[in-house]
Amino acid sequence: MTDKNLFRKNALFYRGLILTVLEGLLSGSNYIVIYAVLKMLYDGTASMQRIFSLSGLVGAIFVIRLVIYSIGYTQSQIGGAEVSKNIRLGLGDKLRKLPLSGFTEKREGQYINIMTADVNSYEQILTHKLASLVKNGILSVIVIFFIGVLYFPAAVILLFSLLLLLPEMWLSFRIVGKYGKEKNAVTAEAVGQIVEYIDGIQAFRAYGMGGTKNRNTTAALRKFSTVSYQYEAHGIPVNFAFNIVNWLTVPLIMWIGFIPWQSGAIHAINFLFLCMMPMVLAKLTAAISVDMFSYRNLLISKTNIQNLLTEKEESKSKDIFSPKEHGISFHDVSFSYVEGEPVLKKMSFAIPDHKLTAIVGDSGSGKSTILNLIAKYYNPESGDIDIGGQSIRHVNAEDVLDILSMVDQDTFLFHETVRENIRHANPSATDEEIEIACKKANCDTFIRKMKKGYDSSIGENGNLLSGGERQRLSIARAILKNSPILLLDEATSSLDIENELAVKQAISNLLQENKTVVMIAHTLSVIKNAAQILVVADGKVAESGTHEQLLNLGGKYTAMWNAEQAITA
Ligand SMILES: Nc1ncnc2c1ncn2[C@@H]1O[C@H](COP(=O)(O)OP(=O)(O)OP(=O)(O)O)[C@@H](O)[C@H]1O
Repeated sequence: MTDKNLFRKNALFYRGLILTVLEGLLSGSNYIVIYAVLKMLYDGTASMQRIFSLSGLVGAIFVIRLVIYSIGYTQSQIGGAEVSKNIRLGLGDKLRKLPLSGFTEKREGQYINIMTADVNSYEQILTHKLASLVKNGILSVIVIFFIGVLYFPAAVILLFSLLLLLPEMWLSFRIVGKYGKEKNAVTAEAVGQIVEYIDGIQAFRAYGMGGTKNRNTTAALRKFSTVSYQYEAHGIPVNFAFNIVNWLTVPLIMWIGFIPWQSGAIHAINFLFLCMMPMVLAKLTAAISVDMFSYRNLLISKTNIQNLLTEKEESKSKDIFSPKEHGISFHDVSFSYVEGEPVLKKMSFAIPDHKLTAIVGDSGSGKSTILNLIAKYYNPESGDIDIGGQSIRHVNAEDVLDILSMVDQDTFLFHETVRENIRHANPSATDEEIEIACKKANCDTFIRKMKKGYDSSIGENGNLLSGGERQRLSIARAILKNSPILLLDEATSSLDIENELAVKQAISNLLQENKTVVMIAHTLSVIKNAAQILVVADGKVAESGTHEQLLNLGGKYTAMWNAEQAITA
């Protein structure tokens, strides 16, 4: 579906719109009935029979209106919901294609705001605002026409007051344009803060930073309420001034209608209606003015959606990527997340095919960044990365991800069953293959202890599981995917001893799968037998070699090893 098609309104929407407008127009018939009754009374032509017919007509119109309204409302709701569903699916697809480097905390708030609040606002336009605007607009024209039939000069004055909507609209659109955009940006920021607050609720509580003590969230919400107030406060005077001018037409029409009535040029009932109908028109135009104000605001949401849909996607390449062997090399690779703060500085090394290469180094030295670049989550600023002798710079990120599995510190799990979560690694895997993978990953035992075994739900992001259990499920996924390259972050330090042993056992099973493995090691004893160990420091590979070779060097690795030995002794 193209971006334009995402906004395409369906037949249900149009039917709903037409029926809602029709119902609104029928509501105007009440005034015609009142007019007829008053005229009858005044002329002395009223009879039980005529009153009976008129009341029957009112009842019949009411029933017809009720039916039309129910059908129209339901149809426009279903039609609107269908359009929102398409937009959300389209946005979801778009997010999948955006470069990961764009997913900063601030942008996440924006994306969530667009996918939820902005799409809801757009749905509001479809299901409520458009119908209300069209209905009130047509009713206003009919009222003016009716007044024109009663006394033409009054209609000219009212038409003029209706045209005042144009400058009023222009002014209020400017206000919405200025403050609405700001309000939207602040809303996105507040949403980002709220997401962070909910994600980090455990930590916030542990440090007594929950509720109003959380300064960032409180500040974002305060900013939101200030800008909301400013936005409304700027709109009120314009609306106020318009309404005053608009309502002034009521006494004005009374005055100018009185003269022809006095001279006998118009009927008394016509004069009565000349006094009454401008009030109806004033109410209608006030409603149009408020609706237009919020319609314009809701259109900002549409613009936000369109802007996201036109964001630059990760470039697609036609280059075929299917390397025969899976050694990995970095050639003078430089990279920074934040401009001017390089993490990798002209880093070069080679990872042999079918062997285990371990990466060690201080916290923050750039170990995970190396894995992120191999997985093409990010592109290097300069230098080149080869897999099997082919540069990955111009190939599609999905093609690179196809030949590797990543087991990192942040295991993401879906709110599904254990089986479904693991099957994502290989959608055609049989139940038996899933269970074999889980046995190798040391998770079969705990899965079977769960109430429904492999069919147990694991909660949102696996929150019904412990950290070690989540890591083992992620290892099971990697085993099931059976890709030639494995990127592994051995992060067992935060686990209890039982889980740590289980994860280490799962990792050692994984290492026997005869793949090209790049493993970040936080404990050196785990990687003593690695074919190569890279010691990362200051954005470069400071030392490299086997465990023995590095110990013989007597450098940084030796110091790290000695420190670890001292702790475990
Ligand atoms: N998404 C990001 N945006 C900005 N800076 C980042 C981002 N990810 C990492 N960094 C910074 O880049 C540097 C290297 O981070 P990296 O995660 O690669 O280190 P590491 O060696 O894996 O650390 P650890 O062993 O603690 O996991 C750090 O200074 C970190 O703060």
